[in-house]
Amino acid sequence: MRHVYSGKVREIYSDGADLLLVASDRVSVYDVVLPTPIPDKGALLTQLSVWWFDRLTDVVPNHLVSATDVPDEFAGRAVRCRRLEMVPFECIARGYLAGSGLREYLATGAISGVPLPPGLVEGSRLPEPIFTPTTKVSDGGHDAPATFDEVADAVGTELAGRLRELTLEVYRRGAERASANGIIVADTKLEFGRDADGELVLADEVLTPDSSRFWPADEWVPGRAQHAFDKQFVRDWAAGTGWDKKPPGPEIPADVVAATRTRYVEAYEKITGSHWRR
Ligand SMILES: CCOC(=O)Cn1cc(-c2ncnc(N)c2C#N)cn1
Repeated sequence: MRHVYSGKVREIYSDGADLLLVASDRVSVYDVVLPTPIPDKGALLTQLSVWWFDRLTDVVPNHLVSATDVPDEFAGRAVRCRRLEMVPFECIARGYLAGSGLREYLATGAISGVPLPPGLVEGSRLPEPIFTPTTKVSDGGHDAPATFDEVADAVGTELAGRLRELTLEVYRRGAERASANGIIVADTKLEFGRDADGELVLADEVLTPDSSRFWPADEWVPGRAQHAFDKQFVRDWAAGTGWDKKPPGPEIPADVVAATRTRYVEAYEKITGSHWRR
């Protein structure tokens, strides 16, 4: 097994013909990974993603080989997946205005080249979900918006159209199931690859609070920053410490760790409808 990639809170290992996608218990706020782990976060998000993958196979095949055939040290928080030729774009669907999409809208009236009506505010629900891809920048900075035409120039119009169609369909399915259980999925980021036959395959993680914005539906108020379903306790505590939001971040107190773990358990149980096993 060989380590091949580190994300903020996840790792990729090469294991023979396959890859191992390993989720840590680390949490990142304001783009800074905090030093205190959230127990079971990696397992909860991995199992939520596996739950989504299994229910989306009628929409798109996925890269999972196994959710159990992983090294003991990673048990429950890793998946074995097949190696793909990754599409070099983050495939983002947005149903609400937030983050970089909000900033781009306020500056240009559009997001990734998709025009939006005037007068929308932070947290506004969009008239319909939109496909707003970005390119992965290598310097670890923020990804840059990509228009549909840029995607089409890179991968061909047909494949670009499929990426948009699949991204929006996965988002719709996720947003529908989540909102029926009190969670707004404001946006989500998907990654696709192509297998040896050139087929599009859904990769990475799917509809987790790390790859998406999860908001508690009963606290949604357009016109201000929304509360993050999972990370709000950490954000609020961090704001109260006077931390300058630069690395290294401060240790998270035990009560905030416990409350945050509970939020990940709640997200898992609300969406899957089943009790967390531990
Ligand atoms: C740390 C998580 O990885 C990423 O963020 C992006 N990434 C995905 C791959 C990948 N590469 C080949 N095949 C795959 N199945 C995958 C997947 N997933 C590489 N980087």
